[in-house]
Amino acid sequence: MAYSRVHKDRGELRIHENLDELGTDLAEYIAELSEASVKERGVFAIAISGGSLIGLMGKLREAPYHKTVDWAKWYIFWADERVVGKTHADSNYKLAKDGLLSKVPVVPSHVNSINDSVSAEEAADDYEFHIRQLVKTRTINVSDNSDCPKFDLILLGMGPDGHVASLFPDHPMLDEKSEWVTFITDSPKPPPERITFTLPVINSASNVAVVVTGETKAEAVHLAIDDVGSDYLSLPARLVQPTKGKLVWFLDKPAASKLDGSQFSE
Ligand SMILES: O=C(O)[C@H](O)[C@@H](O)[C@H](O)[C@H](O)COP(=O)(O)O
Repeated sequence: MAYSRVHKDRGELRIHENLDELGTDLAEYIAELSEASVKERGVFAIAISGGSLIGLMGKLREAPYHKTVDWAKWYIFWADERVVGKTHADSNYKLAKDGLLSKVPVVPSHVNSINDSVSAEEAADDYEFHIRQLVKTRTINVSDNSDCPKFDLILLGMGPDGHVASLFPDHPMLDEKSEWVTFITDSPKPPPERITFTLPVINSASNVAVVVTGETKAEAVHLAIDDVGSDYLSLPARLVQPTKGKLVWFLDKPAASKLDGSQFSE
C-alpha cells in the first residue's frame, strides 16, 4: 500500500499505488471480514453496488480466495440496483453475476436480487420487506440503537458528483429517515429508475467501504473527506458516517490526488 492513515472523523484512508494493488488489498479486506463474521454469526451479509467496484473485486475469484472464503455462508444484497430486467446490460445483478458470483460457489438462494418485474416503487417496497424478514431471523444482524439492519459489510462506489449507491446530490431521498430502501425515477446517472439503501441503513452497517479510483473523482474525494466547510456537508459521500461501524476508503493515487496533505511519503 502506498499510504494508509486514519482521518480524525472520516475513517481509514487506504491509498494504493495502482489498481492491481488496490484489488489485492480489497480482496484481503473482504475475505477477513467474511471470516470474522462467519466465526461470530455463522453468516456474512454483504451488500454491493454496481460500477467499477465489481471489476475491482475480481481477485476474490482467484487463489487463494476462491477456495479459502466460506462462500456458502455469504448472503448477498445490493445497496442499489437499476430497475431493469436481470439480463439487461444495465443490471447491477448481471454485472455481479457475470463478474464474480457465477465464478465462486455462492448458494443461489442466498443471492438476494430485486424483483425486476414491478415498478421502482414496488421493487423498493418488496426489497425492504424481504430484508425485514431476514433481519427477523438475524441472517442480517440488527443495529444496537435502532431497528435498522446491520449489514456485516456494505461496499460502495462513488461518482464524480459524490453520489454513493443511488443517493444523488441535492435529492430529497438524502433526508429519508424511516424507509430502509427507497426509489428514484429521475436518476441523473442513467438508467433513471433505481432503488437504493437509504443513509440510515448504510450508516448502521458494521463496516462500510467506499472504493474510488481515477482522477475524475479526485475533487469529489477531496469534498467527501477533507475539512471543506459547510457547503459540502450534504454531499452524499460525506453523509456516509457509520454510527458505530468502521468506514474505510480504498483509493488509487489519482483519486487521492486532491486530498489535503496528499504529498504522501511511500
Ligand atoms: O448502479 C450504479 O450506478 C452504482 O451502484 C453507482 O453507485 C456506482 O457505484 C457509482 O456510480 C460509481 O460507479 P463507477 O465506479 O463505475 O464510477
